[in-house]
Amino acid sequence: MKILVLNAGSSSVKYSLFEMSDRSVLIAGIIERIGEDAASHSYALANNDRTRDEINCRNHQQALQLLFETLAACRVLTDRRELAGIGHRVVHGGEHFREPALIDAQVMQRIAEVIPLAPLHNPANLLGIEEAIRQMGETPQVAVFDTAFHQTLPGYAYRYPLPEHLYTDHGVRRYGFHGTSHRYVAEQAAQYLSKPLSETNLITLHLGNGASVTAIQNGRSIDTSMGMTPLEGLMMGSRCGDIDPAIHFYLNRTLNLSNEAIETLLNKESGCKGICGENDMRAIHRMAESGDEDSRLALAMYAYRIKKYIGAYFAVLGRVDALVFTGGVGENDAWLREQVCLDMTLFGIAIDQEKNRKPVRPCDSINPANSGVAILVIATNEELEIAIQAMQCLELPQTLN
Ligand SMILES: Nc1ncnc2c1ncn2[C@@H]1O[C@H](COP(=O)(O)OP(=O)(O)O)[C@@H](O)[C@H]1O
Ligand SMILES: CC(=O)OP(=O)(O)O
Ligand SMILES: [Mg+2]
Repeated sequence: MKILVLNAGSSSVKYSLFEMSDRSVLIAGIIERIGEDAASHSYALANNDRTRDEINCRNHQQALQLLFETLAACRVLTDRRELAGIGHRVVHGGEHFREPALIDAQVMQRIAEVIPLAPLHNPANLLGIEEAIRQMGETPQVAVFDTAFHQTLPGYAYRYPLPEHLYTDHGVRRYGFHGTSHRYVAEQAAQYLSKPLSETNLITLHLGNGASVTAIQNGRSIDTSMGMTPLEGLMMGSRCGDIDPAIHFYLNRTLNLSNEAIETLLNKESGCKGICGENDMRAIHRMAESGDEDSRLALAMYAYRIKKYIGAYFAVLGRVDALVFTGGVGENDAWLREQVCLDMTLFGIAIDQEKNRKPVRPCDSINPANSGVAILVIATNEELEIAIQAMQCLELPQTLN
């Protein structure tokens, strides 16, 4: 049984086709820079054959056409009827969606309604859905929301100290994101620890281009660092994370920046990029090693801000079974993991340098045997989690071979 997973961004479409009987990836690819001159399509098949093509791709319609042509040409989907469903990543589900939803006109309407809460993400997700329906209307489609896992936050964690009507009339509250990833690594961590997820307390750190931390109590998200939008919380590649909201007025009044200019500045020109001109963590390390002081400052700030959240979430949870690192940075950056865990013996956190240098994929512990809190490095797999949730939503049997 095959499930296709789509993650449509404003200028890219990422996709993975799974054979769900053994959860293997038949093909995974990305079509990038849609609508620009130098669009590209790169994909890898199960045998690891990689292809990268420069392409002409004006819009999402052409991108999805190319995607289905590629599935047929690579013989991973010769008959479209083999496809049991399509799972879509949708970033914002507002308060309405606590679970994945079978897509129909009403679900699409609800995704559209929360566009004001996620103007940078939801319009692109919706475009992907609309196009997939146009091309594959006969295949059931499921929306899996980044926000859903965090719908268990208590009111005192999700409300902002703002006038009540902003919440009741306009939905201004904290929602949290990366829920699919936090949920997936929480399940993997509980399995690794041989504990039921419903009795497991975790702090999960998703550190990719976007980054967020979640406090998980008995398997449920009870607080998370991203807020109404994915801009709040940790310092990220190009997003500022937590800052004094009065900076916004200052930028407007003193520098005469428009709302749009400030939105771009805080989302695309801040974070690591704002501090040292670079948002890719590997490049930042290279610059720091060659003596660039701004890069060193960016790394120090990035680690420091993670550490502060870990302290806060220890206080919130009381007991923590494991600290989990995931995402491109969390999974690969041994230096960062070490910095974050430095001088935290008070919390029972200690790192085994040797294990930290090369954790075994997809899940490994990097703490010494005697430490109080497990420290785990877990490869996230948002696409697989979306495929599994799509299967559940479609009530398809989840039997593994
Ligand atoms: N070996 C590595 N060491 C440090 N950072 C890495 C390494 N490999 C990837 N990264 C970083 O991971 C980040 C991308 O994370 P990823 O989870 O792939 O992003 P996305 O949020 O787009 O899914 C980039 O900053 C990249 O530099
Ligand atoms: C919600 C979010 O921040 O997503 P990403 O990390 O993919 O940008
Ligand atoms: Mg990712």
